[in-house]
Amino acid sequence: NRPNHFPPGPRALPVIGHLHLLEPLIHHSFRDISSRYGPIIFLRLGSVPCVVASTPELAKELLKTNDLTFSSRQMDSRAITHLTYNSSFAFAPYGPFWKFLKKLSTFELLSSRALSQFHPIRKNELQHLLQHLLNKSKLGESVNVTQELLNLSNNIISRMMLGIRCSGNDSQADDAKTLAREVTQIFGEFNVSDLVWFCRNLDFQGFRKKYEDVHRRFDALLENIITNRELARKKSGGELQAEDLLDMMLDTLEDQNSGVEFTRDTIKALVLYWENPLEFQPERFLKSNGDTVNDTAAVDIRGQHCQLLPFGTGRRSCPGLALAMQELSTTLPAMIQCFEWNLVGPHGEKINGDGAVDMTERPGLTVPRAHDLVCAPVPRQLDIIQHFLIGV
Ligand code: HEM
Repeated sequence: NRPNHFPPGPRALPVIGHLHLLEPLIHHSFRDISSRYGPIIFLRLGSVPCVVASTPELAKELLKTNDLTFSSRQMDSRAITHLTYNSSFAFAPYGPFWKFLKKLSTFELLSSRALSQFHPIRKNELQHLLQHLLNKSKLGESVNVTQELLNLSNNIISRMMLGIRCSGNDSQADDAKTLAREVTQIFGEFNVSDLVWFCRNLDFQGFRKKYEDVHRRFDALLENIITNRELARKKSGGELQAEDLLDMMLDTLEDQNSGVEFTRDTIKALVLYWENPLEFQPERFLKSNGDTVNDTAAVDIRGQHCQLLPFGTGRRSCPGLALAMQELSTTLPAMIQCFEWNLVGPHGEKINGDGAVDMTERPGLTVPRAHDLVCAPVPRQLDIIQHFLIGV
């Protein structure tokens, strides 16, 4: 059932193809199949053909040398289309609409100018987090670090985008937080109807009902935020300076010379092949010149050498890299400089010793950890914390 020039792979079953070989942790299944059939394999996910490449050389071949050929995401998910107003940046096919959004995000929304403009928001949210950790430590309470970091990034992104916080005391913050979690969960879920053609109109997992409900609530929240902002802009008689990304996008909506269809829905939508891969060997990520590791080089997170690809590489690589790295390089050092972190077990008990952090994964778009990281923070030196709280 495979033309001769296709890469090797296991025998496919009629209709479902190789779906029966895939476990919920899909990257583990790809690794296991690749270890039997080689670094490039061909699979059929229901009726969707799929090639899995697992060496830096092959990744380079596909994502750099031939990146134009592979620059569209072959995703045909009804949930994603519905939830993203069929105008998603991340899932858009390569073409004029994607190019327009790429330009807008690179030169406007996530440009270095925009990132400096939003520096006060990031500083304020970090101070908020440190103050919260200090309060918890004074009470001798533990902190769900996974949840706190999620709140931090959700707050920063929603303040940059829409001028609202995702965690706080008002109901809008609550709605936004719940919806953000539900939307990303649906993105990571596996819908049989998308992959098996004769199930296309069936909804035996209740999936369609779920994503339509999430979409309805998401739309109502966004409509409310956009309408309020439009009213505020009207009231100010054009005096309101662009303060967040929503203002920038409303400016784009008003200026219809962009050459692509930019609608209200577009605004809403914007809202390795390693040896022993399971061993912790950070040196494998050192930037290399050809095959030789350069001692002074930093870890290559931009994926130039296709060895470590946290942000992808090529045309479709992540436009949020600069923002993510700015956040990471301030938040992590601040948390480590200000506090010692004692691991807390599932029953609230303090855990001593090394290597006790549970790194088990659960399925999801971002390879999330199965169990949240819970720790008890202990302040190192109060004057260091005060320094951060006053002037990060
Ligand atoms: C540590 C944080 C982050 C990681 C690890 C990450 C990772 C990724 C990865 C792996 C991709 C797919 C790349 C590919 O297909 O080659 C991606 C795409 C994308 N990311 Fe990120 N990302 C992060 C933060 C962000 C942030 C902060 C934003 C925006 C505020 C963002 C916006 C996007 C968008 C819009 C795409 C789709 C780009 C396209 O399809 O052309 N990401 N990201």
